[in-house]
Amino acid sequence: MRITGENLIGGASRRGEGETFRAVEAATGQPLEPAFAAATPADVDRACALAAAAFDTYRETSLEDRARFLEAVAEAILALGDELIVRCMAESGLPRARLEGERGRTVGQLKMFAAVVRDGGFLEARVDPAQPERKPLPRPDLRLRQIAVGPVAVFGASNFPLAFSVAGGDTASALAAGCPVVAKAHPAHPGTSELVGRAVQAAVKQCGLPEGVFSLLLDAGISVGQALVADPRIAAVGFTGSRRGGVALMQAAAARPVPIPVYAEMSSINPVVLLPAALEARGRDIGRAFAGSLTLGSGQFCTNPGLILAVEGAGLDGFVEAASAALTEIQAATMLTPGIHKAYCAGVAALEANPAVTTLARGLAGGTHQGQAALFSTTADAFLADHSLAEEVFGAASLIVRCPDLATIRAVLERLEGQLTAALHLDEADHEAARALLPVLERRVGRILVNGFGTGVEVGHAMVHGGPYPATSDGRTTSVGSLAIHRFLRPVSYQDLPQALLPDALKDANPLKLWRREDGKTVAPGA
Ligand SMILES: NC(=O)C1=CN([C@@H]2O[C@H](COP(=O)(O)OP(=O)(O)OC[C@H]3O[C@@H](n4cnc5c(N)ncnc54)[C@H](O)[C@@H]3O)[C@@H](O)[C@H]2O)C=CC1
Ligand SMILES: O=C(O)CCC(=O)C(=O)O
Repeated sequence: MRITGENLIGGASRRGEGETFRAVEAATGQPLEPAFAAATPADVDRACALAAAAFDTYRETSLEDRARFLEAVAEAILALGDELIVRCMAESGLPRARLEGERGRTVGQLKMFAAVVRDGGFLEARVDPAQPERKPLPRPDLRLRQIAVGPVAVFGASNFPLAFSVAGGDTASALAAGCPVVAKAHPAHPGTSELVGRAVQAAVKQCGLPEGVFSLLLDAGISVGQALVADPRIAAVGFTGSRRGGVALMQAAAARPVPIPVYAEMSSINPVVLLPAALEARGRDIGRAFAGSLTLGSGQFCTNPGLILAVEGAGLDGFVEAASAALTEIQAATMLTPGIHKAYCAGVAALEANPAVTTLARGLAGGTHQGQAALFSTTADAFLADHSLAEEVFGAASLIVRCPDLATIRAVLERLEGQLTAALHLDEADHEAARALLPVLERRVGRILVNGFGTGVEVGHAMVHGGPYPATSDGRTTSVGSLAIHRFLRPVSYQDLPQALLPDALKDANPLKLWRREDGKTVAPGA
C-alpha cells in the first residue's frame, strides 16, 4: 500500500494544507519519504462532524456487528503484511521481533474487545422492577445500562507505534464501547499511522458502518491536538506520552465550556523493592534479570524499573555487582526520536552531575541516536531531600536508593508520586516485611507484582495499567485490558419506560441473553 501523507477523514483521503513534515529514520536521523501535511482546522471540524453524525448509529450497532468490525480491523492490520513492520522499524528504530510481537498484541487486543462486546457484560444491565404496592411510596420501574460517551480523541504513543497508537488499546476500547474515534497520529511514526489508519478505514467500509466511525489526523506540532480536544463534539480523550503533554491536554479539556475526561497515561518510575531474604539468597540473579528489564526496548517503556529500593548489606552489594557487570556489556540501542534521545542524555547528565549520586555503571557507548544504559545510586536521605531524583528519565537509566532499614524503604515509598507498577522481590522469610508494605503500595500504584519486573503488560481481564496521578490522569481506570472499555461508557437510567421503548438490553424478554442484575441479584439469561 502506498503511503501518501494524507489525512484520513471518514471514508476520504485528503492532503492537509497545514505544515509539511517528514518522518525521520530513527537510526540515522535521515528524512523518509513521503512528505506529510498537517490537518487544517477545517479538517478537524470535518472529522469531528462526521464522528458526531456517526455516533447514534454506531453506538446502537448490534453487539455481533460491532464485534465483527473489531475483528475486521484486526484482519486488515494483519493483511498489511511486512510493509507495516518495515515502515515501523524505520520510523521507530525498534527491532523486527519486537514489532512483530507488538502487532500480535495489537491484533489480540482488538479480538479480546470483540469478545467483550459479544459477551455484553460491559452494558451492566440492571432491572429494578416496579413495586406499585410498596408503602409508603410505590417504587418506579428502573432500568440501567451503560452507553457510549461520544466521539473519542486518541493520541498515539511514540514508544508503542502499534499497540498504543492508531489502532491500539485506546482506539480498540473506545470502538468497543460504541464511540467513534478521531485519532491524532504521533509525528514520530506518521507512515505507520497512515498504514494502520487505512486498515481501520477499510474495515469501516467493509462492515457497512457510517464513515465517521474513524478518522486520522496528522500534525507535526500541537495545534491539531489542541483543536481536537477543544472541539465540542469530542466527549473524551485517550493519551499516552509525556507528563507535559498529558497535563496540557487535561488543562485544555478542563477549560472547555463543557469539560470532558482525559485518560492520560504519563510518567512512572516503577519502584522495585528488594527484600532482605531474597537479596541474600539470589541478589546476583535478580541483578542480572534487572539489567535485562531495564534495557528492554532501550528502556523506552513507561513500566521501566527506574528506582530500586533495598537495605544496605552484602546482598545489595551482590545485586549491584551483577547488575553493573551485565549493564557494562549491553549494547547501546537506537532511541525512538532524536528528541527522546536528547531528553534521555540530559536526564542522565543531570544525575551524573548530582553530587549526591554515584554512577555505578554505563552500558556500551553507541552511535548518535543510541541510548547508553546507566545505573546510579544514592542514599535515602539524599533521595528524600531532592525531588528531582524521583523524576522519570525516559530510557535505560535507573537509580538505586540505599536504605538503612525497612522503615526507611517504607518512608521513601510513602513520598513517591503515583506509579503504574511496583515490584517486590521476596522469599518466604520476607512475607512479613512485604505485608507491611502492601498497604502503602496499594495507595501508590496500579499494579503490584512479585519476583518480576513491570515491563511487558499482559492484555487481559484482570490487568490494571494505570495508577494515581501522575502515572495517569485518573487512577480509577486502566488503559490496557478489558476494563479499559469503562472509560468510554456512562450509565443511563430508564424510569417507567414502556417495553416497546426500552433498549433490547433492558427488555423483560432479555433478547440479548445478557447476565443482568435484577432486583439486586445476578440472573443468568433464561433463568
Ligand atoms: N510514560 C510514557 O508512557 C511515555 C512517556 N514519554 C515521555 O515523553 C517524552 C516525549 O515523547 P513523546 O512521545 O513525543 O510525547 P509527547 O507527550 O510530547 O507527545 C505525545 C502526543 O501528544 C501530542 N501533544 C504533546 N503535547 C501536546 C499539547 N500541549 N497539546 C496537544 N497535543 C500535544 C503530540 O503531538 C503527540 O502526538 C519522552 O521523552 C518521555 O519522557 C514518551 C512515551 C511514553
Ligand atoms: O510494558 C508494556 O508492555 C507497556 C508499557 C507502556 O504502556 C508504555 O511504555 O507506554
